[in-house]
Amino acid sequence: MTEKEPIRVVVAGPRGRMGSETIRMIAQSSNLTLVAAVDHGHDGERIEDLLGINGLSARIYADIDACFSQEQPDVLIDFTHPEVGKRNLQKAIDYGVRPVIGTSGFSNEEVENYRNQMDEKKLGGIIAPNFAIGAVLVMKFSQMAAKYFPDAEIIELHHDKKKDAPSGTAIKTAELMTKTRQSKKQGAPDEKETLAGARGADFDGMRIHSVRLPGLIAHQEVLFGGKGELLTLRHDSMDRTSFMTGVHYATNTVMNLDTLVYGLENILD
Ligand SMILES: NC(=O)C1=CN([C@@H]2O[C@H](COP(=O)(O)OP(=O)(O)OC[C@H]3O[C@@H](n4cnc5c(N)ncnc54)[C@H](O)[C@@H]3O)[C@@H](O)[C@H]2O)C=CC1
Ligand SMILES: O=C(O)C1=N[C@H](C(=O)O)C[C@H](O)C1
Repeated sequence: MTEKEPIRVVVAGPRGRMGSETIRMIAQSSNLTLVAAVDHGHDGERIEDLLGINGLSARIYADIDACFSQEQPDVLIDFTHPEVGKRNLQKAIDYGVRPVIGTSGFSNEEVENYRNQMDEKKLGGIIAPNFAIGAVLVMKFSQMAAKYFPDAEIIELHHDKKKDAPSGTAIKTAELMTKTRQSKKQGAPDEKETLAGARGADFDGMRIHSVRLPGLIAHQEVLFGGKGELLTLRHDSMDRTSFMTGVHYATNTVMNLDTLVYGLENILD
């Protein structure tokens, strides 16, 4: 029996909180091999020198075109910044590299555009607002609950280095809830904010609140209110290893896909 070749992976954003955790995960995996990383500096340096992880001789590229044409990876894993993630995803499509995108900030229209291009090439990939299994379950349970509890508010809580608000997870949760929730403007019809922003962001009449504090990692609560009852769904990522099972699973799964999937829930059994 022949051994399966390892999946050749490039990581974009290697110095970041998620990119460095992903590299540690790949270093411990038996079926993934890190062939390079893409950063906006440090061109030509070795990943082990940059991150202090022994045994990773793969190099860093500042130019993603050079990286893809020289290294010919199977998969790009991207944890960068919204605008960079979009550019990198487009490059991956152009070079036929399967994208695994964790970076937040993709609209439905953008996902559709990338999916059309990938369908033409029969290229598999995923954009997942959250790779933690528990967070995905909260999204699914919220979709179920919103049918019975149209009055809901989402509170997402993150570390104070996070650039975007609300989180990609909160937006995806709200999008899934609109599939079952009757559209409705919540709160008193004549409510007034005496301090701008007090009621949070408006998503189809439902409110999303973003908390940013040192000490937090990634957390979300979805509150559902009904007559005389309150349902609370909550997930806490206490550590960034919480995302790695999902990232590893997605990296394996995109090898057998021929389209772009939006959300980890769509590839879980
Ligand atoms: N889908 C998921 O499960 C998760 C998604 N995220 C998302 O991932 C993204 C990154 O999050 P963090 O790692 O916390 O951010 P971070 O700020 O720690 O890391 C981002 C990295 O991207 C690098 N970068 C910037 N421009 C670049 C370029 N042109 N090429 C390559 N690298 C570039 C930066 O130097 C930085 O090291 C965010 O959008 C965040 O919302 C974060 C956690 C989980
Ligand atoms: O920036 C983060 O940290 C996270 N970003 C993602 C998001 O915007 O939802 C996923 C997770 O919440 C952590």
